[in-house]
Amino acid sequence: MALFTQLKSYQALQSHFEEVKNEHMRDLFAKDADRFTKFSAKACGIELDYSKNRITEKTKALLLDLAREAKVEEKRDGMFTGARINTSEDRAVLHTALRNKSDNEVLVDGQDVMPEVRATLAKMKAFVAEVHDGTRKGYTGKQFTDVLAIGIGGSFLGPKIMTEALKPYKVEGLNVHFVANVDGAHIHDVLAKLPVETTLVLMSSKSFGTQETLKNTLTTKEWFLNNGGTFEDIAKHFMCVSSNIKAATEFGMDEDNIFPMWDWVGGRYSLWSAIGLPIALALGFDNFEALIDGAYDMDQHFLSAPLEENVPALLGVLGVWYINFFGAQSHVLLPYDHYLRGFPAYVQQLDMESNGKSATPTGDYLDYATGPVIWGGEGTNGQHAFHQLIHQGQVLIPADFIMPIHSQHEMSNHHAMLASNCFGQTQALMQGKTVEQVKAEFADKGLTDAEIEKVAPQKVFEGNKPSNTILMEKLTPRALGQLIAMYEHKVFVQGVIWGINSFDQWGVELGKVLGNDVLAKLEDSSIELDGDSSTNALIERFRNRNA
Ligand SMILES: O=P(O)(O)OC[C@H]1O[C@H](O)[C@H](O)[C@@H](O)[C@@H]1O
Repeated sequence: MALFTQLKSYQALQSHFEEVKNEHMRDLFAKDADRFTKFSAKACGIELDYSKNRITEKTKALLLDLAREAKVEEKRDGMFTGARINTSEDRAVLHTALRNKSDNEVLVDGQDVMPEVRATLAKMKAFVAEVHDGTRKGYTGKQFTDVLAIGIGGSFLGPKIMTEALKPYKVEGLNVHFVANVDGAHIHDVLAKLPVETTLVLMSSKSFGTQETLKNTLTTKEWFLNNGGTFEDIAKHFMCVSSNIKAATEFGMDEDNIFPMWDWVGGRYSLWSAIGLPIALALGFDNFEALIDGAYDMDQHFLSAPLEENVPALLGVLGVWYINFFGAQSHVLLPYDHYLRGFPAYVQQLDMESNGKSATPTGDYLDYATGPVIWGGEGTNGQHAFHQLIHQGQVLIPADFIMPIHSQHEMSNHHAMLASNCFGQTQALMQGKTVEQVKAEFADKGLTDAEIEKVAPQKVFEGNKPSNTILMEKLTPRALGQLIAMYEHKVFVQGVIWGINSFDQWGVELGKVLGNDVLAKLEDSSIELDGDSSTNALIERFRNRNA
């Protein structure tokens, strides 16, 4: 497979870029009253306005040629049908099977995975009902009031952020708490407020080998045993989700209390599996199912919409346009919704762990950029902080504005004010403010020419800053499912274009190995410090912390 930069459509885009790179969106809008209609699309409940991008119709056509030449459609179909596209781990990539609502089978090595998926969902449903109605009780016979969900990375961010995003749908009487970091401060603070008798502990680890999760679970087990629980009671309080059943049972998990997952689900794509149990416990199984239904809606759109109207594909190629032609190194997510304030961190893992790669599966090093830095925060807060750099800084930062049309709580005109800020920001980024406009304003105020010359450049907004506006009717579980799957598929499209494997994460391994080596040295002063002088000195400093 040719590298992305060797594709014919890449060359065509490069010459086109030279032609259009200085076009200002202000002029593109002035020239074409239909620009919004031409550059907007709908995917199930999601509406995308991508007219405030530095593109013409020709740009769009060339970008989609690129997607076609990179075989986005064929590879998409391969992913949905169980092809082993995670080649470095020799695995299929089937998070889409977890939300398959059709009767179609999904085969991995000739075996239909759907019966297992459905059986696990049924087990989850029954479990959630038993916790909610009090059939399942703690060791003293009391109904559970709290769930402690322990996990990290993909076994944490999805459940935590989606539970937070759907707070208005929370069931009464059961509080779900999350702990990820191995920093004892977190587990300390959370355990301090939990009642032992009525706390259910749900440990989530696909590998059942993650240091932080194992340590936090062991600490919780000690807390349980030191505060009234006995070994016999553990089975009533400790559950886990893992694809490593052997390690889970060896650890002491009761086999009935293990919810399975599979090697064909990547951690950052796993919230649709039993990893999503904390969501189902917090919001009720129906709402968890609605989240899955939303993802299925987006899967169907991604599978069937022509690329010209295919929202994840459009978002994917637009990202490539800025990263590989304009040299953008980051992409900002700006949810204008308080409940979605954690969403940028979710997409951060999804995108950066998937596409932060520098070689192809066939062993070629890349000579072009891949995944950008994903960051962001809730609007309007960011407007009073980091938006300054997006408006007037020296780097190009494409933005996604995400905005539900209806609020969860209609309170006077709060929502109109929120929306006005969201739409106003996209407008300001696009049109900017010219030096002539600035000078005219100052002249009206009676400033001298010399004063104006000095101040004007500081007040100029170059504009021409790209943004997508992503709307939904309301932030329901179903709409959230659509939104998440939209980003999953965007990341997929980009990974295919760049010719990388978006489904492994070897880049996290080296730090883990060295971290274990350092831990041994921190805990045993007799081990010789054989590393670099900086790491040796840091270890020495820690070893002597009580001296
Ligand atoms: O679910 P686990 O096996 O405990 O893994 C938790 C996380 O840790 C790893 O280091 C990966 O970077 C993540 O992709 C993964 O989700």
